[in-house]
Amino acid sequence: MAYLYVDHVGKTFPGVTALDDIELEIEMGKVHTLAGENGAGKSTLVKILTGTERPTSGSLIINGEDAAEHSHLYKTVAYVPQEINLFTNLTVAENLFMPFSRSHHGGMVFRRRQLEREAQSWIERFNIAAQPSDKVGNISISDQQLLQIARACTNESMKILILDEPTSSLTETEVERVFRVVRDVVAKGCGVMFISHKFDEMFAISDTISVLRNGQKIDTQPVSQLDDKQLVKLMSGQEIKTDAQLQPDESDSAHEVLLEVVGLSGKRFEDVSFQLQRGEILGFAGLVGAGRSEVMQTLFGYLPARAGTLRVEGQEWQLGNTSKSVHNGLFYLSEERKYHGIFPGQSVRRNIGMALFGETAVRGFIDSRKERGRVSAIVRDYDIKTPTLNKDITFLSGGNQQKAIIGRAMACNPKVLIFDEPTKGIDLRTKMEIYRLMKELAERGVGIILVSSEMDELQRCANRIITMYEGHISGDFNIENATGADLVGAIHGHGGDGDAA
Ligand SMILES: Nc1ncnc2c1ncn2[C@@H]1O[C@H](COP(=O)(O)OP(=O)(O)OP(=O)(O)O)[C@@H](O)[C@H]1O
Repeated sequence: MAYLYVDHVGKTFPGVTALDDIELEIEMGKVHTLAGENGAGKSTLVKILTGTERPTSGSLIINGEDAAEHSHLYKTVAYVPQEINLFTNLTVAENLFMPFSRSHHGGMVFRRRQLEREAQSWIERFNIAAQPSDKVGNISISDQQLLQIARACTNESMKILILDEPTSSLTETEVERVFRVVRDVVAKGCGVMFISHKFDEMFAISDTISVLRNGQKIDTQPVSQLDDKQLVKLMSGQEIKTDAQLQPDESDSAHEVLLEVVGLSGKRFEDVSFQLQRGEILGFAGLVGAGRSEVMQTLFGYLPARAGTLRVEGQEWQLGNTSKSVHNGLFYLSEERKYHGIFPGQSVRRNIGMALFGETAVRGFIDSRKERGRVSAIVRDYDIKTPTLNKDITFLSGGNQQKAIIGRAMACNPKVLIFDEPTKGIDLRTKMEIYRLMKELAERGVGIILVSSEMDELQRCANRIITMYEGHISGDFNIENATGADLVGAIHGHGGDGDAA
């Protein structure tokens, strides 16, 4: 029997069967990928493997024993969540070995030198570009991502490492660094469970792929037996067309400037100027930390501007006021939906309905029937999987939360929509739906800014791509001239003026 055996596990929540009779093995020295659309049950299975949730039926067998009766076995399963979860004010060495009781560094006064010496060997093994004494807040996101994996691996009992979308905001070069680490972990004899929505990554790193759909295991296959098309079909139960270019077609209003940014400076960026035309999708490429999100959050009003101006439809725009932005039709859809997007603890209906107040309120009171009708339509149009409209939005899968946020913004008749990594953690079928929606909106005259770490996404959807490097604009490309090599060069700060605007 494999080291970890999922023995016919079922898990139900009120109104939902999240997992139905799942049988799965994770072998040592292999990478086993768990694939599935949003809401398929991946996170629930991971929670069972790490002991956060107990199965409703069946059992988890670790090293031949039932984990429910031998809870110390859970210590052999290390888990790296998708979100970076480090102490940014502490050093790299401190983050690696915290809590100190977990390693050999217990006691009132631990020896900093020894801690840093030991940290150095982990830093080298994982190829992290940092010193042991560096504050984690000052190192790059990709180094933080690697540090987080290294931290999990300092657990000496680890036999299985679970990586939940470890590359969701990394560029290709950075992903390769993570993969080198995964291969090293596997070579040392551990088993890895990998979760991702990105096909090229699944095929690059996996030995085996298991597919979940609607809580059921559809298949487990060696990666050599699968191709993209088959995998898509297993995941979604249907074929999905993915080869389309989805740039908006130029309309009569093309070249009409909708938004104009001049000399904008703020947190982590300097002197940014660009124009967004009506009906276009303007992509923003760059490494994580290049300043793209900060520019967008400053335009929206979350972050203060140090200098610069913004004009929308020729009118001076008051920076620093998010409610005015929303009121006047400028929306920012954050990549951090947990912090800026959803209202946790509130139902799906409230979360979407709050944007419809203008339509559904009569003399200041919400007309419940109207609200229910409009929200139901949005849930249907965006295929948001929720057992009822009254479900707390926190219990929806990540992808379904994202769809709810997008549906809400779309319902507000936006003029300018800023999407920051809109398909992070989103399955392929929904991704294609989002691309088509963006195209449709742009063709209706909305100006769209698309910040993305996925070159494929930018090249497929954007009419133009601006690149940023270390807080500055480093290139401006029309899509016809935006080759992959030029874009990659520009996001790394090498030339890349493209057909500079
Ligand atoms: N605590 C909970 N209470 C109620 N329902 C839940 C809970 N946790 C998960 N679910 C439901 O179980 C189903 C499976 O969700 P899960 O988060 O495991 O999917 P997933 O495959 O990880 O999706 P994603 O790729 O979007 O993260 C979903 O319908 C979700 O709404």
